[in-house]
Amino acid sequence: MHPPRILLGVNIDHIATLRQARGTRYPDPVQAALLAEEAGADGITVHLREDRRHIQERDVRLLDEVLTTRMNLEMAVTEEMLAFAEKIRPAHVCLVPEKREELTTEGGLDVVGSLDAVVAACRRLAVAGCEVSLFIDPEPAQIEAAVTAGAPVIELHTGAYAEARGEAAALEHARLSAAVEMAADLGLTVNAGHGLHYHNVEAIAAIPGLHELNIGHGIIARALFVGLKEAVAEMKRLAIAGQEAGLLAALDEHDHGHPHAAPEHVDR
Ligand SMILES: CC(=O)[C@@H](O)[C@H](O)COP(=O)(O)O
Ligand SMILES: NCC(=O)COP(=O)(O)O
Repeated sequence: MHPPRILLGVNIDHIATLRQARGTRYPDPVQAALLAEEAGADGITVHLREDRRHIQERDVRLLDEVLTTRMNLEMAVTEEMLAFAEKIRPAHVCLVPEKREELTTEGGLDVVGSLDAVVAACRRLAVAGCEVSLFIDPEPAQIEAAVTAGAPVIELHTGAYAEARGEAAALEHARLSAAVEMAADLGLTVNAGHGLHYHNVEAIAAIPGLHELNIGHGIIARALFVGLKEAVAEMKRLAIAGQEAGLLAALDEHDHGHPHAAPEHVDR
């Protein structure tokens, strides 16, 4: 049986980064979200950071009114953010770690080390009707803790894979594949994202069992040259092609005991 087609969530944070750089009204992340939806995005992801460096609360409120797909609100596990999410009640909330001074999200949420706070957050968000996802590193202990916390979904942080080269990239890919398999066996829905772009996405999409990829920086960067709709459509084509190639590889391995070549990481 063919598994469901892999989904693409488009992260529009960096449209807002450009706006905030000058304090203008443009470019508008809401306009970007609507274009991304027209181009085939299956959902829109925004990260409301505590320092508000890109997405603002107003953006989240407007998106909540206009999206025809669904919003995935990324946020830290803080009282301020939980209270905000309870008001907006987005379809999905992804709990992420945050450091004020970081350039970008450096690692996954330490669910093991902050279990009580994560359990409480998952409960509050579930009562508000949000499907909760935990943004974690591909580590067995964190996956088990996500199950204990009662989160139905995890998003595996692909940043270490995206930054690795050569043998190290192959090791990170293997770590991600094992994590997807383990999490899916435990009944979790498994998403992945961070640092994915046009040259590494196929190898990740080829991992059997992935539900959705969340991609932002790479798409917005490409959009500068080809336009947002083309950038989203191209990423979606690559994700689906990667998934198809992964399925072929798995079938070959099942039928002949050796895998058909799955898409490989390309160093860039
Ligand atoms: C959690 C995550 O991976 C994304 O939301 C990412 O953090 C967005 O970009 P910035 O890290 O630049 O805010
Ligand atoms: N959760 C990952 C995400 O939303 C997008 O991350 P990136 O593609 O901007 O690195």
